[in-house]
Amino acid sequence: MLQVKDITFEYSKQKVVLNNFSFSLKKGEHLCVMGESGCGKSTLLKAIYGLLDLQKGSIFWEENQVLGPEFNLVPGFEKFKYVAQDFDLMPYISVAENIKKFLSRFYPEESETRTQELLEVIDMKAFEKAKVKNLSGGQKQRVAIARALAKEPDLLLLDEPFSQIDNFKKNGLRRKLFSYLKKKNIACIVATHDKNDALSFADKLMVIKSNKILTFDTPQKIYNNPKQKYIAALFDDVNSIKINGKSILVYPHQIKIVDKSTLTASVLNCYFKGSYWLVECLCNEQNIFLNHTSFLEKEKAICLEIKKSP
Ligand SMILES: Nc1ncnc2c1ncn2[C@@H]1O[C@H](COP(=O)(O)OP(=O)(O)OP(=O)(O)O)[C@@H](O)[C@H]1O
Repeated sequence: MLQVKDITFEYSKQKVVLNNFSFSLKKGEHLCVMGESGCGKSTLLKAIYGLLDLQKGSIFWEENQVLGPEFNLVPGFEKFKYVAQDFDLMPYISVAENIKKFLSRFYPEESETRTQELLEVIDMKAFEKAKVKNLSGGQKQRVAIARALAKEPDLLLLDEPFSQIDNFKKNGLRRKLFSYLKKKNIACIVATHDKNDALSFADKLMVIKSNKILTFDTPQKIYNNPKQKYIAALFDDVNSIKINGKSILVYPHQIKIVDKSTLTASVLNCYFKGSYWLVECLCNEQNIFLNHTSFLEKEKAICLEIKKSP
């Protein structure tokens, strides 16, 4: 189990980046960390990996304490692997050799089998002999993940792991990677801006705001009962609608167009989203977003109904 106990970290005296963070994560559990740019996601990952000297608090994996560079010649906790945003690969050797670098030279057969298994997970078999310098950003990102997995860490820390990978590849890769981690019982912490990483694959979700943990729970609970617009906005174009003097948070799919209601609106814009249209309308002097099955002309008068159940 990972135990982060009351940690505080600041890069300089004026600026606390992590303010009293405490949480735990079980072996094999998958945590997503979300929050606005600059809120401290990467810093949290670096602190957990042991790349930073904390001002306060402690981090433990089982009974072993993770210590920062002040205490370690080679920073980085040995049972963890961290894939940073700049992959740190060796450009002049092949994809397979990059992965093998982290495996034992004394067991060439096992090393080859493991490399093939990991090439399969990241869907890069066809590029096994290609030099890393000739790969695209997204391909390098996948090799970096495979390399981090080579020695089966207890905890994998991924910083924006699919940021350079196209949507087509991303979904398949996510499914393969996260089911592989579950099968091997490898815990994982992913810093991400992508709601799909959190909603479909995480056991727990942490949202950071203003250098503090705003919420830590299952993605379902956080999505269904967002405490603040800041949280709901991580998932969708959320509306904060005033009804009877009270503001409620409503996702676009929770608003329906009906034949008659007391809530009337006028269409401002309609955006094609593939399987539905996102309609922006003006309702009681507020801009509201809702999902609809067909295109609506600008200025069309509509009646709305809010269905708050998820
Ligand atoms: N090496 C550093 N020295 C000083 N300040 C830093 C350093 N690295 C990050 N920061 C600052 O710490 C804060 C948190 O940065 P961090 O990279 O952890 O944010 P983030 O949530 O990962 O952002 P993003 O989503 O944009 O990647 C930011 O204000 C950033 O400017």
